[in-house]
Amino acid sequence: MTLLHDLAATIEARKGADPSSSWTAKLLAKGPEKCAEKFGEEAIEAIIEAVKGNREKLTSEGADVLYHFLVMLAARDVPLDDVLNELDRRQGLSGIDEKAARPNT
Ligand SMILES: N=c1c2ncn([C@@H]3O[C@H](COP(=O)(O)OP(=O)(O)OP(=O)(O)O)[C@@H](O)[C@H]3O)c2ncn1[C@@H]1O[C@H](COP(=O)(O)O)[C@@H](O)[C@H]1O
Repeated sequence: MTLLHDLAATIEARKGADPSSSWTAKLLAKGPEKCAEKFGEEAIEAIIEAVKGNREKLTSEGADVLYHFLVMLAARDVPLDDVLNELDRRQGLSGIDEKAARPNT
């Protein structure tokens, strides 16, 4: 379990909760389209800070992006592990054979 898994589980638990009880419950209650729109807004805010080179604000916006990404996944019932498994699969497809390159790891 990682911090992201813990956060994804917390977000999942907010589904169907009273929208007045938490920001996550309120956002999920607005539906997957609104969750996706919010993710897009947060991504743009992160892009702006990356272009400006503001590392501190990019760090903060980056956290917003990760949180809203998890909310967007939850809104469409896509498990975080499915995304991580896809990344894992792509590592196996990369040009360099990592095991051959680092046989003792
Ligand atoms: N990581 C986050 C997190 N990151 C960002 N946000 C919220 O996301 C919102 C986005 O900020 P904006 O300024 O864009 O939103 P806004 O202007 O208030 O709203 P809009 O007018 O744009 O609709 C803020 O209200 C933040 O508090 C988060 N809200 C919750 N979490 C985590 O989610 C979990 C569940 O939290 P609750 O939702 O409080 O149950 C907890 O572990 C929290 O730490």
